[in-house]
Amino acid sequence: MFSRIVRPTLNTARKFSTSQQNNYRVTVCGAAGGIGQPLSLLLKLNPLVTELNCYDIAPFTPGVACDLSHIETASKVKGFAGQESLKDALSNAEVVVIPAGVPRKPGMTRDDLFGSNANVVKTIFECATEACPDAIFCIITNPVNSCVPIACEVMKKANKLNPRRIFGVSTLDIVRANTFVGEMCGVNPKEMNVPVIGGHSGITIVPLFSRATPKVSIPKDKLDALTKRVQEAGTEVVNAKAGHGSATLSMAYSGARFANSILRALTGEQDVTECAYVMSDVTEVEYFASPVKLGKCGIEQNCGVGDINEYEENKLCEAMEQLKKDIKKGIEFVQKGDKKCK
Ligand SMILES: NC(=O)c1ccc[n+]([C@@H]2O[C@H](COP(=O)([O-])OP(=O)(O)OC[C@H]3O[C@@H](n4cnc5c(N)ncnc54)[C@H](O)[C@@H]3O)[C@@H](O)[C@H]2O)c1
Ligand SMILES: O=C(O)C[C@H](O)C(=O)O
Repeated sequence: MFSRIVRPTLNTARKFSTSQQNNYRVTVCGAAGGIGQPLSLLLKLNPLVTELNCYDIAPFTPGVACDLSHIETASKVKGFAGQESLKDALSNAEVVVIPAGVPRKPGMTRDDLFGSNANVVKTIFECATEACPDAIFCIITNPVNSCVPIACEVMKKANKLNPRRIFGVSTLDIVRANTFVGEMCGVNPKEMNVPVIGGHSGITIVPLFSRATPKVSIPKDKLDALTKRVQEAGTEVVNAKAGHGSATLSMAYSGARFANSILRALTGEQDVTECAYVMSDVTEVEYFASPVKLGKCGIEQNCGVGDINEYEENKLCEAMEQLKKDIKKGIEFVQKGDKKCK
């Protein structure tokens, strides 16, 4: 029979325990959505997750949790519907994954979602300052470039900011770069690793094919189209779904991959590195996606931009102005308390 292992509180466990922890409480906010459901499924299958809280404003969320709870893995699943249950859903969570909010329709930019989603993220983090300030947060909600600054500002306001624990999930950009270059060069995408830096929207997405492993040789005349395809891949899906949302399944895969890396690092596994959009001092902008080494406390080391070629340097320059605008918008949204910010 599955017996629940009683553990000391999070901080005590991290500071004093020498034994390896491998059972974690994870909350998904937006669990009833297009990403939330398959992501929750993948987390239910993850042996490092022993408690899975599924939260959403959708009233049928307990049904999603009930459905998942019949899967023959040992983790316990609970459903929470409605904002009044947010605090309970977050309480004592060690990892919180957030795909809550509205997706794009054809013709929209990710920034067009700011008016709807900024407040969703703000509300979740205001509650988290009380319910689980020490959790590791993985933000999927768009616009990621502005939502991570919003989250950090809310935490800062409450004196609870730990920037090593707040991540914007840009993993889908890496997954896409791996897939597209693998297909082009005849390498199994699963073997590919292409770092992607900058941010998560259009020109702010900067894939570094020069640093791909294994090394690949991309014909000069194909590099620009390949880079643009990665930058516009989200729009490719939005258009293909023709008004029925944006990427959900590839994002659920990417979110589960990122959460798994966070969990593996929490167990003490060494050398876990993922690209993520985080509070950063490696460039002139305050938030930036780059490879980060993960550890028991979240970010152990920001690996920075590293060596890039002239083409990538130019792409990075193009990204910076847009990033600055997106970041400023997120910070000001919290600092000025402007709920109707456009
Ligand atoms: N980071 C990325 O790479 C990436 C990739 C794909 C999608 N996204 C973003 O993820 C978000 C979700 O996309 P989706 O396709 O799952 O959308 P969806 O509409 O299918 O699901 C969103 C879910 O969020 C819930 N929700 C809305 N407001 C909420 C709130 N205040 N609190 C809790 N839950 C709330 C909805 O009820 C819904 O179930 C969008 O903003 C989308 O742009 C990000
Ligand atoms: O493109 C979108 O709106 C969703 C997501 O950011 C993506 O990259 O697929």
